[in-house]
Amino acid sequence: MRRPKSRTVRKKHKEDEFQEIELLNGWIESQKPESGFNPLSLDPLQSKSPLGRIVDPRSGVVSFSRYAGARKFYELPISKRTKNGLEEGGFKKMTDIQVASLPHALCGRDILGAAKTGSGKTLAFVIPVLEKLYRERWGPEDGVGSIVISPTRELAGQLFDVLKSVGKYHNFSAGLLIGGRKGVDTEKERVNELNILVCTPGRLLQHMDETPNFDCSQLQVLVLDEADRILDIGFKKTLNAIVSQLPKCRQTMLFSATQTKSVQDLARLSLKDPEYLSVHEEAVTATPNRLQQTAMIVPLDQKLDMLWSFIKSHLRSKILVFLSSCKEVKFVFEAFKKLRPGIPLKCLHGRMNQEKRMGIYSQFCGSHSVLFSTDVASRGLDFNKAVDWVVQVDCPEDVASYIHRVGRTARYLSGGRSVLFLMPSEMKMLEKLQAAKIPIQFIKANSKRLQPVSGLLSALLVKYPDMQHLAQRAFITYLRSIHIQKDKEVFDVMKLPIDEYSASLGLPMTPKVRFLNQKWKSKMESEKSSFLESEIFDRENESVMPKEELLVEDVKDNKVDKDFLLKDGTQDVGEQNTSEIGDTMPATRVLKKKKLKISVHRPLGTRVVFDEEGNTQTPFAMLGDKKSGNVLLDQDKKDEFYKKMRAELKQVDKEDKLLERQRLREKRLKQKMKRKKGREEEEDEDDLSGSEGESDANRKRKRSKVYFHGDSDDGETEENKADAGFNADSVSLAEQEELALKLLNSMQS
Ligand SMILES: Nc1ncnc2c1ncn2[C@@H]1O[C@H](COP(=O)(O)OP(=O)(O)OP(=O)(O)O)[C@@H](O)[C@H]1O
Repeated sequence: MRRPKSRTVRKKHKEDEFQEIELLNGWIESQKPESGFNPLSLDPLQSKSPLGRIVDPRSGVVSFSRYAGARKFYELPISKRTKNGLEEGGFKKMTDIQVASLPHALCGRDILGAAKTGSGKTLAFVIPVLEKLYRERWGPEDGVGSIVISPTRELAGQLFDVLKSVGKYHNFSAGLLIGGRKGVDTEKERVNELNILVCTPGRLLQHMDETPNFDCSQLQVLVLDEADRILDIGFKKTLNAIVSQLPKCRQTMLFSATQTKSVQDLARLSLKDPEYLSVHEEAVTATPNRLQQTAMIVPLDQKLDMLWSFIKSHLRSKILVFLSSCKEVKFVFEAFKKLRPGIPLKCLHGRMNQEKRMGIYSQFCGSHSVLFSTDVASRGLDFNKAVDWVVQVDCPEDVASYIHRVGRTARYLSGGRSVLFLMPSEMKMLEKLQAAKIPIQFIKANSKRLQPVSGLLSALLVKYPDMQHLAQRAFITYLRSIHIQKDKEVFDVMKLPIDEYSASLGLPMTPKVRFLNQKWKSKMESEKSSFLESEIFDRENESVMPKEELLVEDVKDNKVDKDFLLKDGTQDVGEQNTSEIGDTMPATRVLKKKKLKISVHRPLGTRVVFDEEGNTQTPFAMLGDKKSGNVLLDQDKKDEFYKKMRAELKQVDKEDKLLERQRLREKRLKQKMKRKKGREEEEDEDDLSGSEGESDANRKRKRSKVYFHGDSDDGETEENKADAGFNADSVSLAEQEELALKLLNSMQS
């Protein structure tokens, strides 16, 4: 047991601390680098030159050593405590971003730091955070002095570990505030005593809103790691609310491998003349030099075959696989696990509970295995033992996202490899990556080594009915993820061979995709609107375009895609794919009958009759004796006429009622679907974002119902039943009339 320090020892420590702080302040102030200057351009210090405070023995003049341009941590004006923490962590030489940014950050300037992935940005802000509070003699009674915000919980956890390790000789209290953990009430009790908060935006705002007396008014330093992500639209409201509660007078540091320069973003954070330090801006490549990057064409329906083959041939590697949605991750993980590839499999996505997420993250840090993940693992994570391969099965949404994903390998001094699967319709992405200084090599997939897995998946889906549901959800969320992508040059859901894709997941039937249906319909309508409007809605006119012709027309439209693909130089795989596109007119898109619209303003119960000269006559005039000019009516004819009219009126009346019922039902259904669509979109958006915060709230929300047409009972929901009703109701008018007539006849007989 350590003996309590005596009062004198404590006093001595305090005095030493005070002197050190004085020295550090003097050193920092006197040797401040000029604003706008990049310390990397300075020569390193001579190894034997004196450091810190230098007193000229003859004149007694006090000066300080230069710290801008320092290449080693001990040459910096930082406390002994931090130096000890760094040394124990094995950190001696600084990386480029640390050399460039630390001198500016230590003198309290706002920083915009950009450097390649894995280049050591974390220490570039952790050190100034510790040093600022140390020099301010921050204590427990001073409350929150620094806040570090990260977009994901895993990254926040990792930053917290670095802070704990480098700051282990300091006396600050630090807390990790991330969503999804049960202990929010315990956090609330302690959060006011913490000096440094490492948090995700959602949880920080939760404390700002809910924790009594939570006070950040004394905040000294705010850090946004992966700043561009935190500043983007997904976190906009949360971040604005957080910043509105922080004092304006503070130091703010933003770091990312893909930094924002948007004046608007910077204004939102009230940065004061920030130092923009982009150490790799002049570099030939935007990604780490030791990273070997490849891309290959893989048609959508062969992605799983390719992934399976890849895993089977890399059983001794550590592989990180990116897919676009939680549902896809779940399905591929569960399915491949059942097929036992011979390497441990793991999965990580935003809808898992927090303990499990953290557990998976640390397990993957340790061993060789395959981790299927959404973009929740794409930023910042530094898996201890190097990742050998990053496999992007689904195309990243943009260049920045690609850079962050591949950045999970080849970190610091280690090497790594990555492969990107691109569909023929996504080839534009390759151009974009190459234009952004990413040295990506285009290779041809070796189809001979492809091990098809779709057959095995079909068998799995039969054996495990739950899997069918997962496959259906994966199918729909993937299509939705493509549908909602902003970059329409790369992502076009209408070009996807959806039937083949569905079959490749082992599904016996293509699930019904409502949003695709609507998109397809609106495409058809816009292209043929004038024709359709005059023809298809004209009930009286029998020359309505037959459905088959519509189908042929649409297939012809897809021929445009085919030409486009061939022009793009993707002949070998493209050819195969174009035929797929042509053939893949999803049943759900075309076979749905076009409802016939009937003008409700059509005059009912009145009939205008024309004579041979084209003059109008009253209906009864027909019954008159035209030859004699006598308009007296024949009684039999009159009776016959009335009978006929009664029948006609009844029929029309019946028809009206049917139409009215149908209209009301459609109206109700539309409202219901609108509500459901809202709920499902929320769920799927969360599903795709994979970021923290939202997932927690979403778990509380009701799971939205599914809309599939599968032959499994599992997929059959209320909505399906409503759908079935809807389809039954949308029988053609001719059928309705027939029905009405039958009813009428039965009434009369
Ligand atoms: N000066 C250093 N000396 C030795 N290792 C370092 C140094 N700085 C950082 N590292 C190591 O380099 C790795 C990457 O660092 P870090 O996670 O900070 O990179 P990053 O630039 O933040 O990456 P990303 O952009 O992906 O978030 C870590 O394992 C870290 O321990």
